[in-house]
Amino acid sequence: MKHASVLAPSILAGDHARLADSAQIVESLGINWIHLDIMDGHFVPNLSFGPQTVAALRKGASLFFDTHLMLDEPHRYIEAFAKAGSNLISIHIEPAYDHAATLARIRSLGCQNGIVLNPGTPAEAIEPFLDQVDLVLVMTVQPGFGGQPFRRDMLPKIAQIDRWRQERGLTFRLEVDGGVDLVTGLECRTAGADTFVAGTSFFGAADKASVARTIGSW
Ligand SMILES: O=C(CO)[C@H](O)[C@H](O)COP(=O)(O)O
Ligand SMILES: [Fe+2]
Repeated sequence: MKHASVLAPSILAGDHARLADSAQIVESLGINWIHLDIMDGHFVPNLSFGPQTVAALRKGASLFFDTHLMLDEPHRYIEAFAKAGSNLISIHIEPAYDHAATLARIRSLGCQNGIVLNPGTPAEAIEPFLDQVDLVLVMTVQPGFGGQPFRRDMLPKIAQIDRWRQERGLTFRLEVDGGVDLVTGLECRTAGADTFVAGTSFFGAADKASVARTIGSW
């Protein structure tokens, strides 16, 4: 099966003094998802925002909250982000913790779960979890900052994960994040991705509706 393409604008590239307005821009264009980047200053060399901000955004938005945890100890914060109103919580494979138990806990709290891998992490690292996830997120930049160039060398990894998905009859979404725009995103779509995080290319676009329409038509 092939999922319809979904755009998830990353609020990291929005106005951090007016995050609710940035979410409202997304919602007013009829886009359903928004991507929330959570950074701890340890797993990645940057800080963003936490569950209190997510809960505040939840009050004014009915968007699907796609929460990307870039944390050394994500298992400690699952309840907080679920309670704050996340719909999907993605955790990285790289740090050492009980990945299977944490993925199961995300679902037990009523959220969808996702597993994320950095550019330097081979696809094989997440292979054992493919039948336990709602989404696989392939990072197409080293996480920590928006506005970096797309890593074209990630395309074979996307294709490999899509192949496993088809061979095994699995239905998880395959998301890409980092440097995604109308050109690089389409390359990802061709490789098998169906869910497109766009920070800089979305919030920097003069015609955001057109970006949303184009990605929605893939
Ligand atoms: O996870 C992320 C960074 O770690 C962001 O989601 C990503 O960088 C989006 O920003 P851009 O589209 O500007 O690359
Ligand atoms: Fe992200």
